[in-house]
Amino acid sequence: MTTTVAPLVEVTGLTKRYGDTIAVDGVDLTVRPGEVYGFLGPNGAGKTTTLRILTGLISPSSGQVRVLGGRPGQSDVLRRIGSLIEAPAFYPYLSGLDNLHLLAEYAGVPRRRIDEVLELVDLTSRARDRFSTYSLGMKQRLGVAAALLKDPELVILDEPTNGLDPAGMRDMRQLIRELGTGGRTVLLSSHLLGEVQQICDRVGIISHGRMVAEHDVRELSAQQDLVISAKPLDKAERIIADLLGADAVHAYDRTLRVQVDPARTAELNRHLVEAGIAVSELRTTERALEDVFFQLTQNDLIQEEKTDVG
Ligand SMILES: Nc1ncnc2c1ncn2[C@@H]1O[C@H](COP(=O)(O)OP(=O)(O)OP(=O)(O)O)[C@@H](O)[C@H]1O
Repeated sequence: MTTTVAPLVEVTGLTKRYGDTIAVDGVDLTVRPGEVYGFLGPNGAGKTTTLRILTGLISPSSGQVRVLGGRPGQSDVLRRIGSLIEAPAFYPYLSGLDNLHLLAEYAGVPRRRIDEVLELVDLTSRARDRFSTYSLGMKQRLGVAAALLKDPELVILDEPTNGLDPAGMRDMRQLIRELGTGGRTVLLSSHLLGEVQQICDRVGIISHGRMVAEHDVRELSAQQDLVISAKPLDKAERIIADLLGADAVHAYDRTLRVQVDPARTAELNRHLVEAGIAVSELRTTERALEDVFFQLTQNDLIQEEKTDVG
């Protein structure tokens, strides 16, 4: 059965300018119900700005934005969103529990929901301790608990693992995965490729304010690249580019990554050897998001430099 379900977030041509700085430059973004969507990009790429627009904290310079079928910042939309953008503000001398009580009262959320969210973020045993005694990971988890109080349909988390130690990161990732399994939709930003690959269903890659790719993470992992170590590498790259097209090959970490049907591996090898290239390694590898990311963002940089010169 095919059902068409309206996206929870629909962004088209979103642009945000700060004076001469273009923080977000024509971004298109679609988040579907029930998915964990990773908004991936290096620092300064425009992730926080986009998420702030989605939650109505700032307004866009131009573009169309629909969140949960309405405008960002609209009160009935806000009621259905839980977000953690920038460090959560809690009273340091109050316990985690009392901090949540205050927020719950303010939002008109029943008290029993507090126990549920504390359980969800695994803070029940420390709930009565002062917030100031919490580790960074616990503070961040309390932030997620606060975001979940209203039992939101859409959870928006800006760099939720930022600054956490490895154990804190692991706990947070597990928590996000759990959130994503219950039919809830999660939109998170991250600059960590592996993280997004581990916990997200789909990923949008942003660089210099522009969306450079959107991928289904599982499909991406199913693709394979051929990794070739050869000398001289630049000559090998030219030969492969002549054979398969320039887009099919790129140099990465002193190897060549080639997008080719694995059935053509032997043929490729023969071409290289006949051209006097010493091939020391030829293997297939899962096409890591990392390769795609670097390829795309590097191309983006190169294109920008060219534009600047022109
Ligand atoms: N209020 C502001 N005034 C001026 N420039 C801003 C403002 N907010 C963001 N910017 C600029 O917009 C660009 C994108 O910033 P943004 O914070 O959205 O990126 P990011 O991808 O979230 O990166 P980070 O993870 O480092 O926050 C940056 O060049 C930033 O300096």
